[in-house]
Amino acid sequence: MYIVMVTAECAPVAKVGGLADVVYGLAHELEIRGNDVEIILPKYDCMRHDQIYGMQKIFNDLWVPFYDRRIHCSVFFGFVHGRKCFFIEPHSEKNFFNRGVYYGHQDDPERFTFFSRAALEFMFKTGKSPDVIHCHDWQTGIVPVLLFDIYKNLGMTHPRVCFTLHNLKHQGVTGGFILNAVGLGRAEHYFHHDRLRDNFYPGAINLMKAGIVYSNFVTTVSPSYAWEIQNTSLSYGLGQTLNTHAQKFGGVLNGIDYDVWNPAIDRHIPHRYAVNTGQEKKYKNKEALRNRLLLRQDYKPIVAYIGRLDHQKGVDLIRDSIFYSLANGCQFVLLGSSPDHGINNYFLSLKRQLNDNPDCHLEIGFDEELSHLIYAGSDMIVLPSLFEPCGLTQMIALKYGTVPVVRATGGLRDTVFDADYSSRPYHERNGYVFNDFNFKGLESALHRAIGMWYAYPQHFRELIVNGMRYDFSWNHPGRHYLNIYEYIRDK
Ligand SMILES: Nc1ncnc2c1ncn2[C@@H]1O[C@H](COP(=O)(O)OP(=O)(O)O[C@H]2O[C@H](CO)[C@@H](O)[C@H](O)[C@H]2O)[C@@H](O)[C@H]1O
Repeated sequence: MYIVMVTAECAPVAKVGGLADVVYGLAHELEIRGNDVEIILPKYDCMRHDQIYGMQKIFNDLWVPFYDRRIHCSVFFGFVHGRKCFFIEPHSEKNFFNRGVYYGHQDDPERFTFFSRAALEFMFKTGKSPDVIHCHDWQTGIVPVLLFDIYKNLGMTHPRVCFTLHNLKHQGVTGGFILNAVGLGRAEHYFHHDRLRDNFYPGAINLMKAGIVYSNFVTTVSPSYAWEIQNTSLSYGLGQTLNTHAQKFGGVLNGIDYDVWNPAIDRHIPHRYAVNTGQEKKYKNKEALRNRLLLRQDYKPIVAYIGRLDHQKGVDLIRDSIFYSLANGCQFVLLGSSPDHGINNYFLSLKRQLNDNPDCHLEIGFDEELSHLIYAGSDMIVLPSLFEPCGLTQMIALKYGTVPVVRATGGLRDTVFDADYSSRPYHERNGYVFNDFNFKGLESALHRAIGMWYAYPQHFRELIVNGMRYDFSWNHPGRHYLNIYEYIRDK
C-alpha cells in the first residue's frame, strides 16, 4: 500500500511533542510491513537539519494558489533516519516557516492551511496517487476538504483520507477568510453546522472539525480518550460531531518505536541494559544522570518529569510533585518547556529558587538527547495530567524500567496499572495510579511509590520488570492502522 502522511511534525527533525514520535514510529512500522510511506512537512528554519540525510531540492516550480494569487514554493527531499520526507518551502513575504518556532503565531491557521494546500498541489503536480493520505491534528484538517472538493475534480479520485486526533484542546478555530485563502468558495456551504462551522462560535470555522467531517476514517490515540471525547467535556465542544460520525471513528493506542526508545540499543545513554541484564546497568545510568546534572550521589530515588509544561499536563501538580518528592527523601529532575511565557517564567523562577538544592535539577528547554538519559537514570516518572489523549512518556518510561506515577485519564488509564489496586494479576501491574486531579490524589500515589522503593525494594523491582516486559511497540497499532487503511481503500 502507498501512504502519504501530511503532518506538521515528524521526529526527530521537527518535534514539539508526541505527534512527531507517532508520525515517525507509525511510518517506520508501515515500511517494515512492506508499505511505501512518504511524509510531507513544512520546511521550517528551526528544524533539526542535522537529522536529515541527503537533502536536495527536487521540485523548483510549485505554484500554490493562495487568496487570489499563487505562491512560489520549492520542495526538498531527504531521509530522516530512513524515512522519506518532503519539505515544502514557500517563498512568500509572509515567511510562513522561517520564524524560529514551530507554532505560536497569530496566523498559525493561515500558515498550516497554506501548507495543506501546498502538500496537495505537490502531490497533484507530481502525479502522486497514494491509497491513503494520513493527516494529523487541526494543522492538516483542511486536507480532506481540499482533496474531495477541489483535487478530486482535477483527477485525484483515488486517495482516501485517515485523520488522527492527537489533542482536541487545539482545534484551529479561525475566521472564514481561510476558506477564501485556500480556494474553497461557497462560504455559505462550508459555514453549515454539519460541515466546518465551529460548534461554539457560529462566525468561525473549525479545522479539526473539518478533518472529522470530511475524512473517510477518524482515529484518536487511545481507546479511553476515544470514549472520553465522545462522552465528556474533554471533547472541547466536538463531542456531538464525533457522535454524528461515530461509525467511522475509533481509538487506536499509540506505540513506541523500539528502535529509538530502547535501553538495550540506545546510543544516548552510557550503559545499555535490558530486562534480563539486571538492575546494575540502570543504576550506572542513574549515576551518570547525577553527574551530568550535578546532583549528589546518595541513596535516594530519582523522580522525573519530562514533557511540555502545559495546563493539560497539570502544571500545579507538577510543581507539587517536585516539593513533595524533595520533602520525602527523593531527588527530582524536570525537563520541559512551554511556548507560554508565563508558564516558562514560572518554572524558571522555581529553578532559581531550587538552584542550590543538590537533590533537584530543573532543565527548562527542549533536549531530546538528555531525555533519553533521564528515562534511563530515573526511578519514577510523574504524569499528573488533567487529560492525556495517549501519553508516550509513560510508555517510554516503562521500557526503561522507570515506574510511572500517573493520573487515571485517557491513554494513561490504558497503559498503567496500579501496583496495589489494579484488578489485573500481579505480573501485569506496572505503576501507580490516582484518580482525583488534586494534590491529595497525587501525593497519595507518590507516597505509595516512594514507600515501596524504600521499604520493599524487591517488590519495586518486580514492578520495574513487569513494566519492561510490556509490548507497547508499533506492532499491534501498525496492524490496526493497516486494517483501517485497507477498509477505507476498498470501500
Ligand atoms: N522538553 C523536552 N525535551 C525533550 N523531549 C521532550 C520534551 N518535552 C516533551 N518531550 C518528548 O515529547 C514526547 C511527548 O509525548 P506526549 O505523549 O507527552 O505528547 P504531547 O502531549 O506533546 O502530544 C499529544 O499527542 C501525543 C501523540 O499522539 C499523545 O500521546 C499525547 O497524549 C497528546 O497530548 C515524548 O517523546 C517526550 O520525551
